[in-house]
Amino acid sequence: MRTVRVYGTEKQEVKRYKHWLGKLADINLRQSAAYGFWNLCFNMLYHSTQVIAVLIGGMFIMRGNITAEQLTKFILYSEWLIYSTWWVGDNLSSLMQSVGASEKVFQLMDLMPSDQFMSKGKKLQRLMGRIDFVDVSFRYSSREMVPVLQHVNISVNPGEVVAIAGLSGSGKSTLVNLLLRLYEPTNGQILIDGFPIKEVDIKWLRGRIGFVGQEPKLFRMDISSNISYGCTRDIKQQDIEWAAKQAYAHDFIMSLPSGYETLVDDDLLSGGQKQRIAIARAILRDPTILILDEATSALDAESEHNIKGVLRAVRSDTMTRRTVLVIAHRLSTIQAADRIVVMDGGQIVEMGSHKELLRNEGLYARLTRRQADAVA
Ligand SMILES: Nc1ncnc2c1ncn2[C@@H]1O[C@H](COP(=O)(O)OP(=O)(O)OP(=O)(O)O)[C@@H](O)[C@H]1O
Repeated sequence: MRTVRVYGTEKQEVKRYKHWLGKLADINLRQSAAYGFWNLCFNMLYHSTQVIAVLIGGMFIMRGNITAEQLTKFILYSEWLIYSTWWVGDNLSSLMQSVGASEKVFQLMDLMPSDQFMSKGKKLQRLMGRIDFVDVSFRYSSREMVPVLQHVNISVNPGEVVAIAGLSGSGKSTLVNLLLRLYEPTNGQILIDGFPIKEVDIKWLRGRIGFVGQEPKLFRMDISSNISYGCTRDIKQQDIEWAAKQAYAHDFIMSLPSGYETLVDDDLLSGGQKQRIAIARAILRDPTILILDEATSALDAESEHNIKGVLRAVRSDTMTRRTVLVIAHRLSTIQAADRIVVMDGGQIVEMGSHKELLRNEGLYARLTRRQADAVA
C-alpha cells in the first residue's frame, strides 16, 4: 500500500484490479450460463418424458394392453431413474474437482524429505569453527547457464572475523547459503573443522551457526521471547539481557515502556532495532559460527553502527570466541575484520586486511574510495 501511495499509482492499481475482477466475473458468468443450459435441457427432457409416457401409456390402457397401476409404476420408476441420473451428473463435476485436489495432496505426501534430513550425519565432539571452501563452484538450478561461484577457495580459522565484500550480485550471499547447506555446491566441497559438510549432521550444525539476515523476521510476541526464540538450552532473563547488551540492543529495549516485555508490533521498531534483536537472538544461542548479512536498506548508517559494535563485542569477549563471517555492503563497517575477502563475478579477486587491500590499489581500494566520495 505504501509503495502504491508513494508512487501515486492508485488509478493504475484500481484499473488492474478491475481488469482481473472483470475476468473473474466473465468466468463466473460462463459457468452460470453452462449450468443454466444443462438444467434447462434436463428439465425439458424430464417433463417431456413424463408427458409422452402419460399420452402413450393412456392409449395403451384404453386399448387394454396395460393396467393403470402398471403405468403409474412405470412413471414413478422412470422419474427416480431420471432424477438419480441428473443428481450424478450434477455432482460429477465437483467429484472431479475433489479427485484433482486429492491427487495433489497425495503427490505432496509421497514427496521424500531432502537427503540432508534422511541421512544421519556426524556430530563432532566439539565444533571449533574452522571453515574451508575448497574449489567451490555453483550454479542455481533455475539458471543453469550462469556460473554464480567459480573455483572459490577460502580458509577461515577458528575465532577469525572474516568479511566478504564485493559488488552487488558478486555471490556473497550464495557463499553463505552454501555454508548453511541451503544449496549444494555444483563442484568442490566445504569442510567444517576438516570434515566434509555433507557428512556432518545438518541439524546439529545449524544449531551451532547463528545467522542474521538482511531483513530479520520478528514474531508477534514480547522482546524476551523474540530473543530466546529457538534456543533449546535453559536460559534465564539475565542471559537474554547479556545477549541484548552484546547486540547493542539493551539500551533501546530498556527505554521502551514495558522493557523486555514489550509486544513486538509491525510499526513499533525500526529496521535497525529489529536487526539488533535478531543479532541478540543469534548470540544467545552461543553459536560457534556467527554469520551477519548487513542490511542494504536505507538504514545502513544504523546497521553499520550495529555490526561494528557487535564485531567489537565479539572480539573483546575472549570467553566466547567465535568465527564470524560478515557480508558487508558498507566497507567502513568491516575495517576491523581480521581478513577481508573481495568477490567479483563469483570469484575471489583479493584477500587481506583493510590496510593491505588499500595498498594493493585493486577493487577494494576503488570501492572504498567510491563509497567515501558518495558519503562526502
Ligand atoms: N535463488 C536464486 N536463483 C537464481 N539465481 C540467483 C538466486 N539467488 C541469487 N541468484 C543470482 O546469483 C548471483 C549472485 O547473487 P548473490 O545474492 O549471491 O549476490 P550478492 O553478492 O550477495 O548480492 P547483494 O550484495 O546484492 O546481496 C546474482 O546474479 C543473482 O541474480
